[in-house]
Amino acid sequence: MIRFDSVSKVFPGSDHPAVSDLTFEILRGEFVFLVGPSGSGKSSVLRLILLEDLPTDGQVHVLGQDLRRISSRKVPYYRRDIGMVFQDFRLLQGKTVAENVAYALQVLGKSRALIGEAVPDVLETVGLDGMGDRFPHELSGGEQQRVAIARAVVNKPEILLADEPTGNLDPETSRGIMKLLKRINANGTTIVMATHDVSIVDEEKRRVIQLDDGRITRDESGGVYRPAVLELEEPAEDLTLAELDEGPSTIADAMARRVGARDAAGDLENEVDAPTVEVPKQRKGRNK
Ligand SMILES: Nc1ncnc2c1ncn2[C@@H]1O[C@H](COP(=O)(O)OP(=O)(O)OP(=O)(O)O)[C@@H](O)[C@H]1O
Repeated sequence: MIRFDSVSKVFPGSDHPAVSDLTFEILRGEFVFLVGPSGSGKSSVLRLILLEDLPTDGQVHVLGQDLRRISSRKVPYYRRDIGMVFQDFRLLQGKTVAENVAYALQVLGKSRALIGEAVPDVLETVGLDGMGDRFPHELSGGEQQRVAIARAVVNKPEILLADEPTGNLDPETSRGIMKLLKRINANGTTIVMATHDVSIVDEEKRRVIQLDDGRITRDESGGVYRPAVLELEEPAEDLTLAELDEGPSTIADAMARRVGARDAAGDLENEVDAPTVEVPKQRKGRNK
């Protein structure tokens, strides 16, 4: 459904790639979290899928199409199958809830009759039944995000991309939005969600793709935001809190540094070959 083959993107005027050598595949119906520090490349991945940007190197295939081969005239048609929601909702402030959602269908040239049926249906789906005449400023953040989701899915897209959709919401409201996204996913829409929301990722235990400095450092099914170290040859107390607070690769590095340091001092010479730190397996070579 979505396939990246050795994809890199260097923005004009920058000497540092936003993403480097990304290879992964997302299958139809999956719900995938994209995690990683600010600037690690999550939004860039979503923009590449949405064909807002083209890669500098490598290939992106979405819905069976090589995105390099889609002419600019055909880009709007390609995007009909992809919904997008953002952290800041991006609603049209001068239009009502119903008009915001209807607008997404009007630009696609849908008939008045279809719009008249689809808009109340989707507002009911997102839990905004009877709120169609309100304006965005009369809604809470969670309600505004529901409108944005309604607008993104009213045309029943194959893929929904979400860029930190809970970033402006409190934990309880975020859970409600997550519940809605799960329902949309259960109805067959593939979802890719960039997020910093630790508790949501930890609660959901979905596939997690982690980016660090534009590279994939983890691709794990049933993952959490920051995976725990499952088994240490040395007791965990031996690591400082600062070390434990960092990710697993950093812990592995920290262990390696410590073992190396003690080897150098002669304390552990030949006793320890390598630190034994169990980290979740990366998903490689996924089949369609
Ligand atoms: N249009 C652009 N022009 C130049 N550099 C860009 C552009 N868009 C993104 N970048 C750079 O690419 C890198 C990745 O940015 P990106 O927005 O994809 O990260 P992110 O993981 O989504 O961050 P955040 O969590 O803060 O949204 C950053 O170094 C950023 O400065």
